[in-house]
Amino acid sequence: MEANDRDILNVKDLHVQVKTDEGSSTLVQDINFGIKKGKILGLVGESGSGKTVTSMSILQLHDKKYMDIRGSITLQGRELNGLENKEMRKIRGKDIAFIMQNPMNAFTPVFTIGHQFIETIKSHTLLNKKQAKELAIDVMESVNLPDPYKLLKKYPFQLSGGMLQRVMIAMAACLQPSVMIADEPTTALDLHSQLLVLRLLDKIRSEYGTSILLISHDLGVISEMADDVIVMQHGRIVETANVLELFDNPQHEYTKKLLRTRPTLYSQEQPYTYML
Ligand SMILES: Nc1ncnc2c1ncn2[C@@H]1O[C@H](COP(=O)(O)OP(=O)(O)OP(=O)(O)O)[C@@H](O)[C@H]1O
Repeated sequence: MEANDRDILNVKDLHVQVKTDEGSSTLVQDINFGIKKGKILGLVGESGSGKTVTSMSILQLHDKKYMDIRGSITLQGRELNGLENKEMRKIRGKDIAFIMQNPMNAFTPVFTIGHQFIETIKSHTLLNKKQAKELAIDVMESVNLPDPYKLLKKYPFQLSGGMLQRVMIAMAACLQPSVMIADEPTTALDLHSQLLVLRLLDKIRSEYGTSILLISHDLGVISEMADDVIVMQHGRIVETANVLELFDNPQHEYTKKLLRTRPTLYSQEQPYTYML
């Protein structure tokens, strides 16, 4: 799964260093991958392996005073690395959506969901308030969110974490981003909400052709959702493979260890699979 021209998102020779008083320290290096239209690329690795540093580099969210990002990151052929903040702000949210672990952080507590939904759409499109509301309701209906009119009137604290995450994803989908980066989108949720969020991501990929970078430490999630997988350890990619190959025939010792130590079906109180 080498990066090539047909990829929507391409990362080539990414190398990120943090500058400290004692000198520079490398956080990730030799990162190469691509994601094709409508595909899900899983990114796995233990805590501290460099998953978030990689996704923050794609979004150009590192503080450049302290971080040095080298290499190329292209979205549909356009170089993002080094792009001015003003330009990057237009791309974030619109062309690349970011779904974070805790959806509460994405909403302002004092405004209704509807207000925030509509403002987000208006800030990235030429739609007026009425049109933005119609689009919000259309998308919420198309991704099977129950009772969109009621949902739009609620405040963030009135929704469960799972529902808030689904609203967040629907909000991102309104702008039809070409890429969605979902960083541990189900980690904070109960099993039922996890299932609904994963179904929703899958629907968005098939409905809108969105390419998804799915970051997770949960191999159950990755095996159900991803087409291809990259495995990171100590800031490097140690294995890249199609999801079936990776699970059937892992090559790297670290991948084998990850697979050996994952919770297996019925090994715990609760079954550990996701039926999508
Ligand atoms: N702003 C920063 N300054 C210095 N070091 C950092 C910074 N951000 C991350 N790191 C370091 O970079 C390494 C990779 O961190 P990163 O957050 O990407 O790991 P991760 O794989 O996302 O882990 P987790 O699954 O826990 O989120 C870690 O050693 C971390 O301490």
